[in-house]
Amino acid sequence: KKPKNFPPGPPVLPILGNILHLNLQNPLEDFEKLRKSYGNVYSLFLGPEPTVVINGLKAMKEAMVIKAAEFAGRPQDMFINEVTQRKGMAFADYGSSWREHRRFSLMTMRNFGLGKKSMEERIHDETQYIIKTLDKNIGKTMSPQVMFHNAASNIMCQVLFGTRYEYDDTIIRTFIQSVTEITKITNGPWAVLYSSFPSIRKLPLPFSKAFKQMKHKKTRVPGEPRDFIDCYLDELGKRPDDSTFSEDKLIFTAIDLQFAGTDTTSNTLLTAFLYLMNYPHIQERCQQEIDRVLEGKDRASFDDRHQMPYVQAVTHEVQRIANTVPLSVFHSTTKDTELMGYSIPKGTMIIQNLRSVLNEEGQWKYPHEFNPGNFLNDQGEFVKPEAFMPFSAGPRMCLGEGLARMELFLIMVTLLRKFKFIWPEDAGEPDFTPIFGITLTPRPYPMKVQLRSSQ
Ligand code: HEM
Repeated sequence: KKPKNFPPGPPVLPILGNILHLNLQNPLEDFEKLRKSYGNVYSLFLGPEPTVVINGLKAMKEAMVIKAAEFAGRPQDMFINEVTQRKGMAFADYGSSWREHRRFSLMTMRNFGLGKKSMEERIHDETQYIIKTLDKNIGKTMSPQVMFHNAASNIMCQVLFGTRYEYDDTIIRTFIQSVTEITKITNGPWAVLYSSFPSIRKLPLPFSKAFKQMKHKKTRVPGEPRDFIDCYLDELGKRPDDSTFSEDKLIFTAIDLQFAGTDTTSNTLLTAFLYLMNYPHIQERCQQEIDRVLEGKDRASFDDRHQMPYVQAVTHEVQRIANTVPLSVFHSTTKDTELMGYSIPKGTMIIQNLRSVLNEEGQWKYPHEFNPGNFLNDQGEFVKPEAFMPFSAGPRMCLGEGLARMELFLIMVTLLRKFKFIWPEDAGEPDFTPIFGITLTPRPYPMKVQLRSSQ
């Protein structure tokens, strides 16, 4: 039954709710149609579960930023909660365990160089392996998918465990296959809840190896942490027995971070190169700016972005168009609340349609085309519109934003400086429509690599 003054929505069928209103393969177009019929805040029943879908900057801000805590819960009756035994962070409800783990993770990653030089070094080190792979493929056509997944995964492994894996390592290959599989079978909000996650159980995650190596943690020197795991173990030692910290929570928090940080970053990189190959004038303009700013320098630093308004505009435009986490991670209300005049009871599932903000008419100069002009003013300076929300907003906002932005900038700049990326003549028309899942994945595509003649 619809609660009183609940947001409007399509007629609800018994048991099925509104499932038939949504295309199981990809509900994003249906979400858009429903927005046109019912407005920026509408309701849906995913089976018996009352759900509110939030669209557009105004409603999104009211919920996530102004009401913040009231919309910062996570549904707790999903399959994922069983799988993570309610011990992780990303799916934990709004409360002390989530808050303390989030704060700790942010602080640790920052001290570890998230946003600082040492993190840059880790990204540069991993980029050298990408370069090695590309060097082997000069003049050839290759598929960049596994390479970018590996790189993103390794950067997270470095932060968490102080380890990386060779690109042909069987463990990392199986991990990447599983992540890709999950993205493929995670086809709709209900599948997010049920069908996809059993496969998580059988994942031979890099952690299984890393945790076996936790014996390597016997080599740790308390107070001299080498990575996230060491930091957590140090912290665990300091906290009282009844604290929210435990070894189990460490494992699930690490899994959350590894998952959240791999597919997101690699799919964004894949989107970047898909577009850069098909908009060669944009690629060239980036290269001109990079050559100019980095002249005489060995390599780029994250600070160089301030001298590269065009490249900044391109990296942001890539994120806008990639719309990598289109429905964010589902939220739930933590108390009875209101949004845009409607009443929403405590415990209602909330879906943020981030795409509706990232391509909202009235917020962007070119909402429906790939155009770095969306982030440039008349003087050619970089500007970031408020509707740039690929990381969501409010207390649950992506905690890897700093790391992700640094990765995208440094990897793109370093590769564009050295290589030219070409859409192969025999590749036909590019298909820009991504595969739907928790993250949007570009369809596999070929890439031709050349060394830049000017280098
Ligand atoms: C381009 C890359 C990325 C994008 C687009 C992205 C996007 C998002 C989005 C939309 C959310 C949901 C926020 C919400 O519920 O309101 C999220 C959550 C999260 N992200 Fe990211 N993310 C990226 C990279 C990363 C990286 C590199 C890490 C790891 C360091 C990470 C860690 C997390 C975590 C732990 C959460 C859950 C936060 C919480 O529940 O409090 N993400 N991300």
